[in-house]
Amino acid sequence: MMRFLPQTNRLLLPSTSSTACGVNQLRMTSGNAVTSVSRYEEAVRLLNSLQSNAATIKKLRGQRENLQAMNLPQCRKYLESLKIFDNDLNALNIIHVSGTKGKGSTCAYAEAILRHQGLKTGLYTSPHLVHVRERIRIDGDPVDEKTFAEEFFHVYDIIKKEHSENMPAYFKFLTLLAFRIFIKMNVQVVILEVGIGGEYDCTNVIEQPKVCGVTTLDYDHISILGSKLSEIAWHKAGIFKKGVPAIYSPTTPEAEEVLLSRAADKSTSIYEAPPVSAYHFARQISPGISGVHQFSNISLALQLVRVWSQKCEFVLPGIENGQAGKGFDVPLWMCDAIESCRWPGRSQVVTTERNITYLLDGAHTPKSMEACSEWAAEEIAHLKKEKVKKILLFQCTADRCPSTLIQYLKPLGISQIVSCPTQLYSSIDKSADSTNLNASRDEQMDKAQQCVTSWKESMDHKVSEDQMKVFDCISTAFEFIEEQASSQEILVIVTGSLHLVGGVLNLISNKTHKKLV
Ligand SMILES: Nc1ncnc2c1ncn2[C@@H]1O[C@H](COP(=O)(O)OP(=O)(O)OP(=O)(O)O)[C@@H](O)[C@H]1O
Ligand SMILES: [Mg+2]
Ligand SMILES: [Mg+2]
Repeated sequence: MMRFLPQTNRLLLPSTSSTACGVNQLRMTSGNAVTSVSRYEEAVRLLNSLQSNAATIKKLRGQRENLQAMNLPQCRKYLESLKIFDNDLNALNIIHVSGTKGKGSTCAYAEAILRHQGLKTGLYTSPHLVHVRERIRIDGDPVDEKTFAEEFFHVYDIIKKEHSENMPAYFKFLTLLAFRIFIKMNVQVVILEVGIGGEYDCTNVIEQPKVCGVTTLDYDHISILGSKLSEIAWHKAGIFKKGVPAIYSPTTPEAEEVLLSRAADKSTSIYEAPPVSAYHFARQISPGISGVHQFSNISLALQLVRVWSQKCEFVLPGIENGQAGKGFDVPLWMCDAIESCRWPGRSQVVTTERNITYLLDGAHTPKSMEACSEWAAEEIAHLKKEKVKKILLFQCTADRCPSTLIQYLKPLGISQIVSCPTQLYSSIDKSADSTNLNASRDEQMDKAQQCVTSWKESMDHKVSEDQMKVFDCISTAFEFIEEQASSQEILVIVTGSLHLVGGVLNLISNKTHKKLV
């Protein structure tokens, strides 16, 4: 059968040469030698300077609605300055994914499947675990430092020149940078994860994606999106576009009603993703991201790639055209792709030495914490670690409530809880990829204290002080935990925050020299 590649478009703008703004001078070292590494570090430092710190976030809280509504008009202005036009974005053949839980996993599955067919893919996700470059992937790999730095300065210099009084914040900047890199790299498909919500999210600046997906809905970012699932659904459905099909993972009747009515308002045809049992897999598979909850992400990803292939007239071998929302035969190559998918920090098991096993999962909402607990229980049984000492390294950030989340972990037989701010080291390095200025240290120390207290309160038996430990950063907590393995075998469950999981993966990688992310 004939195969058409989706149009791969566009006039590419050459990278601008350095402009006269001060930033470039900073980058010069003596003798004009500018190494790509130092440029990269400088890029990350400047990028971090766009983060709002805790105090600013507090100050702006009252104006949140105004600011939200300004997001997209601002993005359009920046894109104009960058000479990125609607046509350029439309030609990226975008799969746009919103939802509360499973966005990243769903995107990772869709990307793995399409890459398996030789397509050049772009993947934009958030947050990152160790390196900010993880958020912008080309053919499944984080964009390299050299390209990141080059394109960063292209975007930064133009925006600084034209909008110095009104610089985009961190996520907005990264979204612009991702578009620039995807266009420059001539990718054939982009899988685009929404940051927060959908309606006002900067990724929603795109006008014509090929297909939209909404993953599992749950309670998160409630101070921004609302505290009812129907309100949350309203924001998520904000990515629907006229004439662009949308698929959603099963949800509650109230939330579904909102999704359907917003779809009708926008003339979007909408379908519910079927249960995974509706598909016929060519062989038994062991999906690349474990946990039963991943099946709904797999089903959504399968639906998204099929609709995408039909809209782009790109033939996926062995896949019959058919109605969206229905199961289908999944050929061998697609089973391979689902198995090959890697998405670190989600249901990940790492053994650093004989005596230590880490179970890491970035759950941070009620539903995902429940899913994490089920997965961890299964894994403990599978690894025969029921009798091993279990330590929980836990922190929850922003407006999330420790006592709501921690109760799901009760069945795991944890005998010690450790908490800390999600900062890697106690001193802040502003050029580090892991720097997060959004929450103040004091707030995070308070949260850590709340976490251990909530755990104590959730226990039916007495808990002693040495079973509850708070440290000032991830590395000291990590050292404390690892030391215990000198006298006994331990199993460490790390969850509550992807930043925490990322920090621990970073430390384990340094210790073992293994590439984990
Ligand atoms: N369908 C699902 N149902 C419940 N929990 C899920 C589901 N998919 C993923 N999770 C949980 O959510 C966590 C984050 O997964 P993933 O990165 O895929 O989601 P996300 O929507 O991108 O999250 P984030 O809000 O961090 O961007 C995982 O560690 C896992 O615990
Ligand atoms: Mg989220
Ligand atoms: Mg994500």
